[in-house]
Amino acid sequence: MPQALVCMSHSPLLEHVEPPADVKASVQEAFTAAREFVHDFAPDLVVNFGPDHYNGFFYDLMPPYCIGFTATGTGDYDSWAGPLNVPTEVAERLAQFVIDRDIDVAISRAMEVDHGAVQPMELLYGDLTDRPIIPVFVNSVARPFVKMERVRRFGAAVGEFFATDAEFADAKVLFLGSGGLSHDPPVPQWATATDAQRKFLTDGRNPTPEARAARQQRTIDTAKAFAAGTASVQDLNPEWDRAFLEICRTGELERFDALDADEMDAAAGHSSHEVRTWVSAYSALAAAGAYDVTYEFYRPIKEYIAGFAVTTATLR
Ligand SMILES: O=C(O)/C=C/c1cccc(O)c1O
Ligand SMILES: [Fe+2]
Repeated sequence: MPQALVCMSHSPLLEHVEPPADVKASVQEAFTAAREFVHDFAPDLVVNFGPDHYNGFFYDLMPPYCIGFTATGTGDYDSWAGPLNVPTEVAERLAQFVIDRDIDVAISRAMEVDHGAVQPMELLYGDLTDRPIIPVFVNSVARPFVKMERVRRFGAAVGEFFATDAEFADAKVLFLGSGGLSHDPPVPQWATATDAQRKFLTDGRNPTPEARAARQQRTIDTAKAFAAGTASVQDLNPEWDRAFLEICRTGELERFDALDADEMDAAAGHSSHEVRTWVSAYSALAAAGAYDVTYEFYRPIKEYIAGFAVTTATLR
């Protein structure tokens, strides 16, 4: 069993907003299940497909996907704020392999990763340096988006590298996907942004502590209002989320290709594009063979502004 997968939603609100006790307990149980899964699997390497929320990637240069050769956490929402343990030479070979498969992936020798990329690792290991990790950014908030088919092929190319590279013949690789499912948190959209927001979306690196605190408080206030039924936030869509999870379960990953960005916005919210990390991770696992989803948790949770899911999978 050389490869396995964990995909999970993230939310920066986990420590900031209190859902009802039974909801919180069920999420903690799901985290425990995922933690036990990765500790049993004991990966030698984690390939981390994560989005960004204008903390590391901005409109000054926005690639559809990017492989990090070294990386640092931005510390937003008290997330990981130090270096990651990236095996640079493996990341370099991975990027060359993907490019040789005609997928023009960007690379970064100084990637910055935010809560969306690091929260699963923090929940699973507590420490971003516990395992060697290759951070793979998948643009999930900033239009224009590449077609979902391209995301699937990108993930498959990443998976093919680990399925065929001699160095990894006996190594255990965990594909980790972070994000989704349906949700529409208050992250500005270029099309509707004010001039000040557009400046931030283009050039918002290293915010002042005051600017960062204000952004975080806005999200917390929105989550509380959403849960109380007083926020004008697009509703979660459990039906859409369950249909997405069903595709993950069946392994019929070409069905993801039908996901259209405009329809996703309308049905599942502007941050539902974070499922691109899941599409990448499931496609990476499937590149090594048929798989089984061994665990699935799902709950729409307004306090976290997320159709919240956790899944694990192993090769058959
Ligand atoms: O970046 C932010 O300010 C908010 C992000 C957010 C909020 C709710 C759910 C998520 O998945 C998020 O990333
Ligand atoms: Fe997010």
